[in-house]
Amino acid sequence: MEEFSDLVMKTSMEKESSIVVGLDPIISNFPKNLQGNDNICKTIYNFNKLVIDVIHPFVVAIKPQLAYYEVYGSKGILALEKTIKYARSKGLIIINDAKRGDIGSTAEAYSEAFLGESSLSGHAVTVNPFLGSDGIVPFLNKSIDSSKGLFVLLKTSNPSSSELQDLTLYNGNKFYMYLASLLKGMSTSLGTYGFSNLGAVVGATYPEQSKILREYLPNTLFLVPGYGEQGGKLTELEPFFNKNGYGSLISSSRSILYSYIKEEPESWGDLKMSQLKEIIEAACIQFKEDINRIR
Ligand SMILES: O=C(O)c1cc(=O)[nH]c(=O)n1[C@@H]1O[C@H](COP(=O)(O)O)[C@@H](O)[C@H]1O
Repeated sequence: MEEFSDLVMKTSMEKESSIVVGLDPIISNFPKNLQGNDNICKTIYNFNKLVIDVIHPFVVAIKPQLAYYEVYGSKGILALEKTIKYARSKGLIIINDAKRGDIGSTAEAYSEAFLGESSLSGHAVTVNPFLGSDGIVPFLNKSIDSSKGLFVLLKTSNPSSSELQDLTLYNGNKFYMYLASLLKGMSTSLGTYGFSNLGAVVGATYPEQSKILREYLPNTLFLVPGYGEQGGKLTELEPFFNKNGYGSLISSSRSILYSYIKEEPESWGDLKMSQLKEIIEAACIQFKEDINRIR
């Protein structure tokens, strides 16, 4: 089986793209005719399917955030399973944004769920490193067995990420740099394109830190959320990429999914499917082209 990092690189080169669209379904943001009735699973799946149909030629991967599905219990999970299956049929890479992390044995179960053969499993998963290597190594081992990937939260995009991640240690280093050194030590063998299957999450809202981290972790793929709605700016994304223009996947969710709300502020609730598709497609193409201009 092809290594995750190679799959990302090959897809990125073939599609001339470094973007990911997050599938974060917020039903109150759907136009009226897509809000459906009581069938939550169908409502979410139909919206995701519409989005996948228009974005799949332009994106490297989709990134469903689990909370938006878990909030509806089993119906939401079913919608996610169906979405994953459909995305696979379109040849898309799936990064499950699950942000899991627990003691070793539980982390093993999580890694099985997201990197194994389960119906929720995609090509990669996001991992919360708060429990230390006990919470990361099981994912790493599973990624070695399955050739799949993981993205460990390193410097997250949210404003309060500095509370813990920027703490200054006894030697003057920031905590996120210490975590970066742990990840560097864990990094597995590299794929054909020089990247490891062990990636990291670095927020688009922290370009200065990204510059340091990009230099320190040249073989680590960065998943970069926080562009658009959270304030990450296009002009500040250059340091996330290496000199060849690779190494980062810039991710955006709301700015693409709900682009029609900004585009048609008065009438978005009444838009037809065809209009919706046109607006989402245009937003996705613009996103891809913008990123290509700076990488
Ligand atoms: O792991 C993530 O994807 C993630 C990490 C991070 O540091 N910040 C962050 O916003 N995310 C996720 O990325 C998505 C951002 O959504 P938008 O702000 O709408 O683009 C959400 O699903 C977040 O949960």
